[in-house]
Amino acid sequence: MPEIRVESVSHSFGDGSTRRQVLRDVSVRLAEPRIGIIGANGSGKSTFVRLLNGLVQPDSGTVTIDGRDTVRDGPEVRRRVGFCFTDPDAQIVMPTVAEDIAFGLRRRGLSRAERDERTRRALTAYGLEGHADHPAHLLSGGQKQLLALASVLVTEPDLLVLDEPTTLLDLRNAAMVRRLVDDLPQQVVLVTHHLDLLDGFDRVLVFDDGRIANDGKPTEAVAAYRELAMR
Ligand SMILES: Nc1ncnc2c1ncn2[C@@H]1O[C@H](COP(=O)(O)OP(=O)(O)OP(=O)(O)O)[C@@H](O)[C@H]1O
Repeated sequence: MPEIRVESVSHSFGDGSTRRQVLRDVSVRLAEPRIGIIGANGSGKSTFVRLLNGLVQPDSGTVTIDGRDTVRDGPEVRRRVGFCFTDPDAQIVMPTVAEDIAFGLRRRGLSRAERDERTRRALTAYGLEGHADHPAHLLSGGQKQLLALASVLVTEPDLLVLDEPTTLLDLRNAAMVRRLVDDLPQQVVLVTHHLDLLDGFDRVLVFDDGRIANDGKPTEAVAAYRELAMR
C-alpha cells in the first residue's frame, strides 16, 4: 500500500477577519488498505483528504505519498491518487458516459485500442454498458456516482480518495458502492457520515475542529465520535 505522510500540516481559508483555521498542526502516517474519516460538519475532513492529491496545499507542513510531495511533485501525485467528489456532477466533463470514462485515460500514453478496451471494461464493471452513448448529465444520481467512480478507477490509481461517495445514493446503490469499494485492490481513504460503511475498515480517524481527536479501529473511533457529538 502507498504510504501517506502528513507532517505538521496547518491550513486556513480566508484573510483578515474572515480567516478561519481549518487544519491545526495535523500529523499522521497512513499505510493501511482501508482508512475511514469521520467527524462533525466543518471539522476539516474534506480539507484533509483534499491535501492528499494536492487539491489543497498546506499553509505549513508537508504531505507526501510514497515520498512524493503533493506540492513539488503535483502531477505525479495526481496520477497516483484518484479523487471522487461528493457531487458527481462536479466531475462529469464529457458529453457521453463512455467519453467521460475515456477522458481520464488521455495523456497516459495508451493506444486507442487500449483506451477503448479499458473503457469497455469499466462500463461493464459499473453496470453502465447500456448507457455508453447516453448523455452523462441525464443519468440518475446513483448512476452518476458510479460513473464518477468508473472514470477515476479506469486510470488505475494506487490510492482512491472518496469524499462522501454515498450521500446521494439510495440503499441499493449505496450497497453497490460498498461492494465495489470492498473489492478494490487499491488503498482507499473514505470520508463519510454513513458510519456503517466503515465496518471492517482497518483504521478510522475522527476529526474535531481541525484536529485528529481519535485514531483507531472503527468501533473505538465511532464510539469516540459519538461521545464528542454528545458534548
Ligand atoms: N474553499 C474554501 N473557502 C473557504 N472556506 C472553506 C473552503 N473549503 C472549506 N472551507 C471551510 O472550512 C471548514 C471545514 O470544511 P471541510 O469541508 O473540510 O469540512 P468537513 O469536515 O468536510 O464538513 P462536512 O461534513 O460538512 O462535509 C468549513 O468551515 C468550511 O466552510
